[in-house]
Amino acid sequence: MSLAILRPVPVESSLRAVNKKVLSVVGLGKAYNAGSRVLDDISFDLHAGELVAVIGRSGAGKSTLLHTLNGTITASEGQIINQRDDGSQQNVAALPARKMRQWRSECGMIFQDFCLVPRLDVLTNVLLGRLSQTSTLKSFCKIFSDEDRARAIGLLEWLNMLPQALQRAENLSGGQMQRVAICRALMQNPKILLADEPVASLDPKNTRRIMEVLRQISDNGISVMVNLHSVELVKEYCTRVIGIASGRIIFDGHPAQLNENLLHTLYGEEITQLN
Ligand SMILES: Nc1ncnc2c1ncn2[C@@H]1O[C@H](COP(=O)(O)OP(=O)(O)OP(=O)(O)O)[C@@H](O)[C@H]1O
Repeated sequence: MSLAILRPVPVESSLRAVNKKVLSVVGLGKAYNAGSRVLDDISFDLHAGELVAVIGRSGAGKSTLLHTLNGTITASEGQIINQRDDGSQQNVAALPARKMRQWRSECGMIFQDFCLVPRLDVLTNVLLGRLSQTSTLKSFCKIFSDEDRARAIGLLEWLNMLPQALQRAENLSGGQMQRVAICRALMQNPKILLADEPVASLDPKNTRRIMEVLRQISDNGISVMVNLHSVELVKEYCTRVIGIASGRIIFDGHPAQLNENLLHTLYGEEITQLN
């Protein structure tokens, strides 16, 4: 099946070969309270089509990192450089609130608790992904273009959710909600997709289904960053892994390079709880 629905202008897979940089994170830091640093001097580049796992023990700073990249949490220091298609650069860590909306459409996020509107139907929930590009009044009145509706239906069909299109979101299973959340994020035409523990509450079958979907999304040139707790999934699906301990990157490389020593440094005694 053609996945051109993921981005109206599909990114050629050759982009992967040229390793096109889409984001540069430089010296990123976050302190919620004075004196306690949750992120400390985080620097890395993100490239088109990568599927990057972020791993580390509970409280390491993984969610804070993704939320800071997306702008839902404000960075305390450092830069998040958006490498735009026209060659220009933009530091999204210093964007005024009114411009943040545009960035969030380029950098979609799937939240741990899905963040669907329970009483709205599935199709409308997906269409709400267009919020950043549609006037507030139009989206409030649920006025979306035929093109948007066709795209939302295409995405739901791709994720086998079309039969539930008119059901209320509150009546879906966890795996179904996650697929709707993915469709909604893709409605924004993001070039980056951030997923905060997208498989945390799913059974093994749905876990694999979601990981396959994330792989297909990255295969289409969208950069995916995903917080995961399963090293097994990281090794099976991801092209790169960033390991965080106490808010600092202590590993950035290929999943095959994850060895016992590294995992012990990352997880300490929690290592026994990994699968
Ligand atoms: N809003 C907040 N105010 C103050 N401290 C916070 C806030 N959010 C997170 N923290 C703290 O920041 C640290 C990192 O939290 P974060 O949620 O980013 O970790 P995580 O690696 O995603 O953990 P988990 O795997 O358990 O989700 C933790 O010590 C947490 O208590």
